[in-house]
Amino acid sequence: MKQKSIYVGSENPAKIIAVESVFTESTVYPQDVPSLVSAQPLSDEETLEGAINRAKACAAREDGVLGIGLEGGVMEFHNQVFICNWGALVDETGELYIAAGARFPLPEVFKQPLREGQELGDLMDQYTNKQNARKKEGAVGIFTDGQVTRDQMFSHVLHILKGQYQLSKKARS
Ligand SMILES: O=P(O)(O)OP(=O)(O)OP(=O)(O)OC[C@H]1O[C@@H](n2cnc3c(O)ncnc32)[C@H](O)[C@@H]1O
Ligand SMILES: [Mg+2]
Repeated sequence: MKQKSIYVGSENPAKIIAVESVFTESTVYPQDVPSLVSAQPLSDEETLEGAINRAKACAAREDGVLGIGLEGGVMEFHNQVFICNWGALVDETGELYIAAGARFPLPEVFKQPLREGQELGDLMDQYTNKQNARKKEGAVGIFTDGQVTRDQMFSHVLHILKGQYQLSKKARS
């Protein structure tokens, strides 16, 4: 039997597939909600904030649903640009859970265009000469030679969110 409805703050198939693969007992509804951060977040803080804003906007849409936000961004560390990923879940009581995903260094040539405000998705498409990597394997898929795709990477984040939520639900009952 299907249980909770889950509102996910994105229409990107890589994110939706990830949520469906982890919350198999739920019905998943993609939502067009604002992240309220820049299209290309440039720090862990901004990326996490985008994920939380998406999750909160989703949870506010209907009583009793779970709201989920997933956000990709980049951040600088040890003089390199890293991809970073964050997820947030707001449960039916309004409690917030957060989790971070994989990070790895991007090519040096991406640093300046990213600093100037270009989106990683667009840079990836130019770099690979392909369209819409962000909706498929993602930068993580391309730079790991397919070992980890974007939906798989987000699945890991979602398992961590789901586990924290389950534990808190058990403690409440
Ligand atoms: O529709 P939404 O949910 O916004 O999906 P998105 O692909 O734009 O994803 P994010 O906003 O979370 O990511 C912010 C930016 O970083 C890019 N990005 C992040 N991770 C990526 C990846 O693994 N592969 C390609 N682009 C990625 C993405 O294309 C955006 O330009
Ligand atoms: Mg986006």
